[in-house]
Amino acid sequence: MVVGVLALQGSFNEHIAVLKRLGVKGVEVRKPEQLLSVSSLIIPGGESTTMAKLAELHNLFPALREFVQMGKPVWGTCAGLIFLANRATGQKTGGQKLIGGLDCTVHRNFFGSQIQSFETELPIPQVVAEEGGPPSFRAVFIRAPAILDVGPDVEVLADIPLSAIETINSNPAIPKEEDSTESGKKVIVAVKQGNLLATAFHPELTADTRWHSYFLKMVPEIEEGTSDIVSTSTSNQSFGARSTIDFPIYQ
Ligand SMILES: NC(=O)CC[C@H](N)C(=O)O
Repeated sequence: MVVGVLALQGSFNEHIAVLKRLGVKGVEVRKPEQLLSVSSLIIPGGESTTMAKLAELHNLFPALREFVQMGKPVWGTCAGLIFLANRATGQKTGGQKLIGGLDCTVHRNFFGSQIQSFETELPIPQVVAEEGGPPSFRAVFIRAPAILDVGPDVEVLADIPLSAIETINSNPAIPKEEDSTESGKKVIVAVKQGNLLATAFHPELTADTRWHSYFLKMVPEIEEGTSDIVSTSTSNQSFGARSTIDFPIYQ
């Protein structure tokens, strides 16, 4: 099984390093024809407007849209989530092209700018049901988007109560709640819709491989048992601890 990682810009090396740790080959994708030789695709975080411009330059949009519509598993992380959304707000002047396919509205920089990046523990019951391990996941949000609304076929896998994010008050883009604790308002940060998975945070920057393992199980070869994925049994996982992969890990 070979997983494509869109390698125009952003954290594609980090995803390839995690796949390697799971015993799966990840290959950099920059041209439309490369999509013909991969079973699934990860669209990494980065700068979504730049990524869109580079994707246009490489004439990647028609092939990416066809890949999604063929039902191939695609996982968008952060900027990749924005790429997959049908609707996006908070874009730069002039907007940006989207692949689409994911029935949701995403706010491009919901949590604010780089200085409002943060980490938080996210309860991830559906992923834990598949992958085991601790009930929460240490999620890294970097100039992160968020999902404001979803269609009926979209399953919410993680959300954050607005009251939990102190930075929320410093970001004018976020609707002010009289008392967000009372309102119980939440914002969605991870979803699944058929062959599409999207997270507003960066699992590739942590030592916890459960999101990658969860995504790989969406790939048909895994279901047919013909994969070479390394067992990620929870006993040998180093959740949150410094890992042996090549890249710095947020603690
Ligand atoms: N870490 C990220 O991928 C940030 C994405 C950023 N919100 C953008 O649209 O460019």
